[in-house]
Amino acid sequence: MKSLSLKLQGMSCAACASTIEKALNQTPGVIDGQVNFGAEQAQVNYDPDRTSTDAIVHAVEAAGYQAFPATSATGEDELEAAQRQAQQDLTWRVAVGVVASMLLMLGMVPMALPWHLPFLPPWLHHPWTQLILATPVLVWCGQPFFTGAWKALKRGSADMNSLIALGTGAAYIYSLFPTIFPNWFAAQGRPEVYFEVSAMVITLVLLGRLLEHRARRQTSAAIRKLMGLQPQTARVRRGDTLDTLPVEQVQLGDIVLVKPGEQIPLDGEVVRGPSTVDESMVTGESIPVEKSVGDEVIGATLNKTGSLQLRVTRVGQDTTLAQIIRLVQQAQASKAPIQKLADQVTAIFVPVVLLIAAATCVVWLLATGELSLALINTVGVLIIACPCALGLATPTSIMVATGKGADYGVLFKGADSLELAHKIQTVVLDKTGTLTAGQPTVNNFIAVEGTAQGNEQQLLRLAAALEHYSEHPLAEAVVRYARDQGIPQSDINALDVTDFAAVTGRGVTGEIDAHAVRLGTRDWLVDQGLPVEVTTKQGTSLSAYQATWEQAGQTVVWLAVDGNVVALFGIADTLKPSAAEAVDRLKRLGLTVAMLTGDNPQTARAIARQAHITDVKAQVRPDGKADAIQAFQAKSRKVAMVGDGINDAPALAQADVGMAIGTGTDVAMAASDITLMTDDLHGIVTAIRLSRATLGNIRQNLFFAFVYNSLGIPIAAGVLYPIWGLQLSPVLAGAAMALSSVSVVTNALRLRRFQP
Ligand SMILES: Nc1ncnc2c1ncn2[C@@H]1O[C@H](COP(=O)(O)OP(=O)(O)OP(=O)(O)O)[C@@H](O)[C@H]1O
Ligand SMILES: [Cu+]
Ligand SMILES: [Mg+2]
Repeated sequence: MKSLSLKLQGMSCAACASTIEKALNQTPGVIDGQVNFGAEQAQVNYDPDRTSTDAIVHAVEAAGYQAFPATSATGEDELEAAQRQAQQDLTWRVAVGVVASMLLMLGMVPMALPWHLPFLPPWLHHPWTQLILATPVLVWCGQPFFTGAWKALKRGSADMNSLIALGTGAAYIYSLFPTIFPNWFAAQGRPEVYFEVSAMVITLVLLGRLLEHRARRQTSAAIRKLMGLQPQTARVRRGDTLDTLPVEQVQLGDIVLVKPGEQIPLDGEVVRGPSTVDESMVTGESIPVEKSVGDEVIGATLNKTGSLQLRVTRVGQDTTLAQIIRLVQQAQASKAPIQKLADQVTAIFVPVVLLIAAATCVVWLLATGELSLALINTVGVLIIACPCALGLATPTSIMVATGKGADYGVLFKGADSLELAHKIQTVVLDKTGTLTAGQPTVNNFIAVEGTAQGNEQQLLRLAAALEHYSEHPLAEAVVRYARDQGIPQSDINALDVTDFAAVTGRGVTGEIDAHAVRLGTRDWLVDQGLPVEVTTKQGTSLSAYQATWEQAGQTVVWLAVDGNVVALFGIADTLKPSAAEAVDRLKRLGLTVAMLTGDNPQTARAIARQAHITDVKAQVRPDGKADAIQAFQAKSRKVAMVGDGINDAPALAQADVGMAIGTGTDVAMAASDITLMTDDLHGIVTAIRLSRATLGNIRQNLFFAFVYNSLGIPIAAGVLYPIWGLQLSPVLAGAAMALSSVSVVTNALRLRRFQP
């Protein structure tokens, strides 16, 4: 199965979205297709053996819309061109509409005003002049509405095009009669024509669409910015030659040179450095990062001070930037749960409005006996009823917010996680790698037998040889310590380890030179029946060492050889500089903060104290972390889990919102709902605050849209007429509807001012 994102062009309302959805799902080979009206995107899963991108694009075109593959650069260009063209076309229609409508209005002025205006020729008011002015507006400017309505009718449905076509068409056709048979209508006492109504409504609605179009293009500015970050060329060294190649031709393992001030073309590992790199465009972190040999660098970031050589580790669709773009696009195209309500309302809206319109017509006709009055109110209802603002309310805010998140290095996987994050009450943080830097170092080492006869060296050699096989951060610390104590790496490698076993959350064992070596927690050794009440040659018990070190926030690892405890390691990991401040900020947002760790309670509490956390769950096995999250949820709290992504995966999945912190690796992105691109814990605060701001924004939008429709329809239907004689002219209805969409989009764009 492959998935495909399509950019769509030509949709005018939510009904168009369902038409495209249907067309996609009827295409052979398409497994499922989802269309998001607000984001103007489709997300398609398909079987590459049975269909192709071309065939899918074709299916959308056959349904009467345009589609462009979202990830390809050419697709982006074509989309740009199509959007520009659509906008130009719209501008022309609006221009013609405005001129004609102005003239029509001028013709109406003498009717509305009591005095005589000599500069207005009386023929401007003549029905035939009005007919001649209104016809091009209706036929040409209004053509998109009429074709749209016709398409809907052929499907046996109705959409906002139908409402506008019906409204303006009815006013126009009705007006034809007094124009052609003036005498008969004059005898009835109502010779008025309403050509200006249909022309102005069409012009206003088109104007609204034009403004909305322009505003909506700004909502995808973030994606365009990300795409623009992609460097075009790379300086590649192959053999002795140095070539400047387009990035598409660079292969995995190529050596790339980057001069100071240049953009790093692709993800890679530094093979010659050092330098500092500005990663703010990807991580949102503005302080440049030191990079030396062995460090990973991200494509599209900026090399600052030194010359770098790197070995390319990811190309094409696998690069961090490509993944970010894909993630943001998918998030923008996904539907937020809150949108379902709006969708449901929109779905039943048009039929309901048609019924209300019919009722309005009948009631007015019966009550007043005047066809023209009944007609004008009905037209008003049809025009004001358009639910287009409702359809835009949620997706535009989501678009802007996900883009904004990417700006600050916070990647939301979907609109649902963006929505959920505002409900979070408890934030659970993993210790190692999340609160701490994840680079533990051995601060203390004590051997029971002391340093006699190189005993210490021998023990370190055994410990390092065993830990060499473990990928645990503590293991790396032990190996590094042994090397720092003068044990060459070759010595460590030379030792043969058999029967190696790593027990998660406890430690490691193995056979070295016929010695059974074991490294891990005290409890584990106790469980294995090893005596742990051991005293050093100086006469201090190991337990005393353990207690002191743990008080200082160190993790104590016990070393046993052939069933005897022989040494202790005290391993410290430093708290991230941002930890305590970020925790304080979370608390100020009204959240409770807890820590979850596999480490022992004393060490955990010492670290937690530094980070201003009081709620600590320690000695939790990796498989128990998900249960711990469930325990929080059982207290009916919405829980966010923040972890470094790989061993915390079950807990991240169990939490209502899982946040992976640190790098943008595939695994981390897959397991979490939100990926924080920096190590910095402030990203958690940004994510939650952005979610709250977005939800607030969506609620405002929905309120605008609902209020506008639910107040507008009864007023247009004339319920206020018997009371205050108040009536909503269809022209005002058209203006109001244009304004409502524009105000919703403008309000959504306010989110661009969000600051973390
Ligand atoms: N390879 C190892 N070498 C030595 N000790 C180990 C090893 N693996 C696990 N341990 C012991 O088991 C304990 C729990 O390990 P675990 O990986 O579950 O949590 P952690 O990394 O300490 O903390 P966190 O849960 O915050 O990431 C460690 O604190 C350590 O004492
Ligand atoms: Cu509308
Ligand atoms: Mg861990």
